[in-house]
This record gives sequence, structure tokens and C-alpha cells, in this order.
Amino acid sequence: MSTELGLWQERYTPPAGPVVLVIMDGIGLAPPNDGNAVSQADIPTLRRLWRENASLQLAAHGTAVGLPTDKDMGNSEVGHTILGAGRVLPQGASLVQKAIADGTLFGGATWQQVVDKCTGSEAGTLHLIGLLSDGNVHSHIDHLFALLRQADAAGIARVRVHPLLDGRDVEPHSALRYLDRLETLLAELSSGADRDYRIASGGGRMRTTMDRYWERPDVVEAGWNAHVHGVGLQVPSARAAVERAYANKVASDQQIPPFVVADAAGTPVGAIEDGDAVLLFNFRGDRAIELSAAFEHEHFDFFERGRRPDVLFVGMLQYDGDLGLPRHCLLVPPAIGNTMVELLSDAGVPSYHVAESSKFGHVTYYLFGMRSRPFARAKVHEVSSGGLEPDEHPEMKAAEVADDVIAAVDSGEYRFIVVNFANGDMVGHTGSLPAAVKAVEAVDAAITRIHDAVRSSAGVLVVTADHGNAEEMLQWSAKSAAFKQDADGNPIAKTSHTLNLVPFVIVDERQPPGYAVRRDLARPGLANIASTVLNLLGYAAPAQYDPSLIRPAPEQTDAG
Ligand SMILES: O=C(O)[C@@H](CO)OP(=O)(O)O
Ligand SMILES: [Mn+2]
Ligand SMILES: [Mn+2]
Repeated sequence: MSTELGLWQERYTPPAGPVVLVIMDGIGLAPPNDGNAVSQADIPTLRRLWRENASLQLAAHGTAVGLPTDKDMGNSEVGHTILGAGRVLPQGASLVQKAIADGTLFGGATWQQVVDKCTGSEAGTLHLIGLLSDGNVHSHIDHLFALLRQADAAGIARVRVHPLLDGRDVEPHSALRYLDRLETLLAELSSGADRDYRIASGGGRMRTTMDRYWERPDVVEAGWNAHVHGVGLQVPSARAAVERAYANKVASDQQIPPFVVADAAGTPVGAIEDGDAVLLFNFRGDRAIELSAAFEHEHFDFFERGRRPDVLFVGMLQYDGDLGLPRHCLLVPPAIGNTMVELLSDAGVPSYHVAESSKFGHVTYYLFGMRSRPFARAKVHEVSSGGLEPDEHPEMKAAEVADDVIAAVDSGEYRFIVVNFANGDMVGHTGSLPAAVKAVEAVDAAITRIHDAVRSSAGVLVVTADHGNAEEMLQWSAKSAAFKQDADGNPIAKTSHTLNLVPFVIVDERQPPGYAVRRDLARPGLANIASTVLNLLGYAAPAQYDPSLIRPAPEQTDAG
């Protein structure tokens, strides 16, 4: 049930043109230094907009965006969801952590179904697939360990783990650290009578299983073949697969080729069979949806699945509330209603949403409150990323995306336009500092043109970011107060997001604009943006939203 949108204040006149919200993915704020691609970039427009307009620094990580602690870096899922919802909501990482602590994760009917499937006279194998790290962006190794211990306690005899190696939310070459911990636990649990817990297949997350928004279904296909059919590069152990990739100079664990653990006779140790249970232990949805669909959907056009095993498929969370995907999950996250776009749509206010493929769902699915179906008045448009490697093409599709935004502005059809530029983040994740500098410059060039169009249409431009990344491209050692170095004395790349604040600037040519930026909020963050956008459009924000970052201009306070 949606609430009506009331007027913000009588004397405020909304702009003639649209409010255009630009989200620079992964471009945070940090002091200038040798590892900061943003401070090194030639970005005249961003510097000028920042200097000449009302700006703020917003919290985009930790508890400010519903993550368990302030040690948790921000990410696109929580950033865009909170930005769209206008209030802080507990995110997947927090929901799972709490459900493990209070026992509810294993107290429901779905876990019982898993146990029933994998115990008794016709016991199937329990397969656990997911990202193996403590990044807490898509998954957490502690959650996997809790599942393994619970499986043992419930009497499940045979478990196969299919770890996806990270290197994107954690250090680029850290897979062995997590694999060794996993192997130790598996050995401990397997030492009990009648227990056989092993690693069966896996691979680097960008080459295996964790595609998103159907950009590279071949990545899911490679994972499917390894996990389900046991087809792929055969290795005696996961460690051997990693060592082999390192010998081949793989830049980061994300890119480790898919592998299948096989016995001496060449038989895969854990293909997925009819009667098994498969649990995807990632809590985040975007990169979990494709594998879920491959297991569940009767009709599936993205790749040839071959034999589709008849299994009980379970997600850690429900990944898409609209599609009800997957059908079974350990936790159903609370539905997120009254997002800013839903309220605008219900009030008949048209909005436009554009990004290139790699971030398309960020300005749609996440901004809508984890729903894949657009609201009636929300028009969505995806610019194809074209399968380019971000470090080789740091400009990505920024120019094309900008063209599209400008066309939407010029059309006069939309009151609210939101765009995500993927560059800072996607290139930031590759660990290439020179490419990240170019990526940030491409975003600046795009914003330069968008700014012109917004000005010509008498609209308002708002520029912000969902979390940091490109502003920290090298690993810093607090202990030695220097950048970390590898054995050859080279600085070690940082591929992950950061804990930094993000920029927020309102570019409004109207004099006076009819409001002032608030400086009195204790910890302004992404949750304050939706109220601000609604106010800029002339609408009051619902009471459940966090406060706006603007207030009526002083002479108008009596009307506010
Ligand atoms: O690529 C991803 O899946 C995450 C990092 O794990 O990045 P973002 O949150 O920016 O989408
Ligand atoms: Mn992001
Ligand atoms: Mn990212």
C-alpha cells in the first residue's frame, strides 16, 4: 500500500526541467595520494561542481546503510537499495548474521526439508555453492561454516562444497587463506563416523557462476558444467587449482578458471545428482539470480543446461521478490515498500532509469526495493556493456550512457532521471590504477555533457556515489604507514570497495533555489537522498523516510 505524495511546502517551486540523479559507482572521497585514482584524474567538471555548489560528504558504509558494523565497506546492493528506499533497512549480511545468532536460520521448514532430503535411507548429498570469503558483500565464510556445522549436527553424511573464489571484496590473492580454513573444517567434520565432507568444484567468481543481469551467461554456464556435471579443468584439490592459476600469473582470484576436483581415476568427486539438495549460500541477489534460474526454470534460453538434476534448490535468501526466486530459501527478507520510485509512479510522476549492463539492475531492481518489475511510470533502459574488459576499456559505455541521459532530458517526458556510471567501480575492481584514472575521467566527461543538458532544460543535477573504490587502488598498511609491497617491492593492488565517505552535490542554477542544504545532520548518508530528491521535485517525503538534506530557505520556514 502506497502513501499519497503531498506537497513539500507551498512556496517552493519545483524546477521546470527534471531532477537528474547521477550515481558514480565506486567513486569515494579520500586524501590525495599515490593510490588515489580520483585525486590523480583530470576531472575539471567534478572539481568545479564540487567547489561552486552546495556539497556534502555522505556515509555509504557500515551501519549507515544497514550493514552489521562500521567495518563493513559499502556496496552497490545496499547503496542503491537504501538510496531508493529513503531509510536504513537491515541488509542481507545483517539478516543472516542475526538469524544464525538467534537460531531462526535453522528453525524453519526449509532447513528441515534440506535435512529430510539429505538424511535417511535415500539420503541425497548436500551441495553448498557460494562465494568463499569474509567480504560480507555477497556472502560470509562464517555463514558457510555455520551451515556445515549444522549439517553435521543434523546427521547429514555427505556434503560437497563448491567455493567461488573472491579477490574482489578481499585481497586479490587471498583464496588459499579461505580454502585452507575450509579444508580444515571439512577434515574435522569428516573425521566423525559416517561423514564425507569435501570440496567438489569451484572457480574465480568472475569466470564461474556469479554473472549478473544476464551480461555473461557463459560464466554461469561454465559454473553449471563444473558444479552440476563435474565437467571442467580437473584438479586433485582446490588448492592445486589456485596454485596452477598463480603459476599462470592470474591477476586476481576473481579470474581463476573453473575447476573440478576429481579422484585418481578422473571421476569428479561431487557432481550434482537427482535427489540431492543444493544450497546457494550467497545472501546477495544480483549474482545469485542466474544460477537460481538455471536450477529452477522449466524454460531456460541462456545456455544449454544438459541434464537438469531433480534437486531441492534453496537460496540463503529470496533473491527476487517479484519472481519469487528461488522458490525455497532459508530467509525471506522483509518486502521493501514505498520506495521513492514507487511513490512517484503511484503519483503519476514519470521517471527514467539508465545504466550499462553491468550496473543496470542497480538503478532498477535495487532502486525499486529488490523487485525486477518496473513500476508503471518508471521507464528503464539498458545500454549494452558489450562484453568488454573494464581495464582494457576504462571508458566503458559512459559516452553512450550520457547520450541516453541527454536524450531523456531533452525529451521533456521525465521529472526524475537516474543514471549509474559503472566505470569507477568496475575498473576499480580490476586493481589497475592507470585504468582507474581513465575511468574516473570518462565519468567526468559524461557528467560535463549531462550538466549542459540539465542546465538547458532548467533542471537540477544531483551527483553522488554509492560507495568508494577508485579512490583507493593500493593497499595501505596502517602498521608501517606505507603502501604494502609484494616480494618484488611492487605496491599491492586494492580491488575492493572502501569505507570512505562519498560526494553529494546539488547543482541548481536557480537564484535563489528556494532551499538550503542542511549541515546539522549528525551522520548524513545515502538514506537521506530519497527525501531530498522528493523535496527537489516539490513533494514531501513520507514520515518513515530519513530526513532530507535540504530545508526550506530561511524566509520560508513558516511554510515548511
Ligand atoms: O561486483 C560486485 O558484485 C560487487 C563487489 O562484490 O560490486 P558492487 O557492489 O559495486 O556491484
Ligand atoms: Mn557500486
Ligand atoms: Mn563494486
